[in-house]
Amino acid sequence: MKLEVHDLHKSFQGKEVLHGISFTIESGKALGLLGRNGAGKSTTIRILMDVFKANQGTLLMDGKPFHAKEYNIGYLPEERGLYPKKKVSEQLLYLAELRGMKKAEAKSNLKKWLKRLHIEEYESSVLETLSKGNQQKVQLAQTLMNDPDIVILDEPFSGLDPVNSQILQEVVQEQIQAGKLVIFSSHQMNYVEEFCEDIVILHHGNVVLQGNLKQIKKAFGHNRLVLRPNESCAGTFEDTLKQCQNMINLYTKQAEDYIVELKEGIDKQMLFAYLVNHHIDIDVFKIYEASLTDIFVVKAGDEE
Ligand SMILES: Nc1ncnc2c1ncn2[C@@H]1O[C@H](COP(=O)(O)OP(=O)(O)OP(=O)(O)O)[C@@H](O)[C@H]1O
Repeated sequence: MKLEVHDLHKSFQGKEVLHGISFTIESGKALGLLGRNGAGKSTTIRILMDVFKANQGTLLMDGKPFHAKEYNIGYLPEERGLYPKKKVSEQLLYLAELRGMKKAEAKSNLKKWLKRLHIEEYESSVLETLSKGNQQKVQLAQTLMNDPDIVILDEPFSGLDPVNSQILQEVVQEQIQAGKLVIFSSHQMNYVEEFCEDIVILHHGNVVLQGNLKQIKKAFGHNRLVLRPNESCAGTFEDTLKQCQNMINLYTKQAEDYIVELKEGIDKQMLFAYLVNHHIDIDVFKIYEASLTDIFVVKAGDEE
């Protein structure tokens, strides 16, 4: 499946908050939808889910108009939407059947997911008596119980302790590997880096960066290199670097790695050849990859 979002515009009370959002997402991948508070992530997701109508723009699935109701979608909304006063099993079974699942299958899927998320002991508990993290896991069970083809997770890790985060990480990875189309919105960059092949960064309702995360990171660090000398050269390496200041602008040290920035017009092969000619044994010589946090701060960090 391939979902294409074209030129989405959305206004609330005459104020436009999405100014023409476009991106594409394919099944078997996770798309990280990123942006600061108020950037427009939830609004975009709600348009996908048909909670809001866009003022302009098109949604296409495999080239045909996309309507959420025609697909099996598991949506974990940012504002959690279960009934606090009802029993866990009661409401999960009700919602699964509402989404078209047969009672017997719903019952067995309920057991499977409660067990998978380590909350089977709360099957007959009233939701509001569970801790925040366990309520979050119940909501996740509800999201995945119907074996959706499209999984939309808005801040799924909020409120989870490290052990539960680990369980959820495994579950998200399984969903991606099972060929689901996964949209993942989060402020937690470590999780985005973990799961998402592609990212979209929204800023004030515009897409400011999108594409393959690995390529974006490479492009960000295109003139920066990570060098790690072999232990045998540790004593002479810094002096050798200082001698090639016609090739590099600066270097910083991170543990046993040196981050160097090549000067304009200098090819990395030239630096490599120089080091080899000066008998430096290099264990690591690679393009520096910026972290997603570095990239996010540059792209979405400015104030209005
Ligand atoms: N129902 C609404 N009525 C009016 N304005 C809204 C409504 N929903 C969202 N907005 C506005 O749209 C803009 C985008 O909000 P949105 O919730 O999509 O941002 P977000 O990126 O999901 O933020 P966060 O990370 O804080 O959840 C904000 O300025 C918000 O105030």
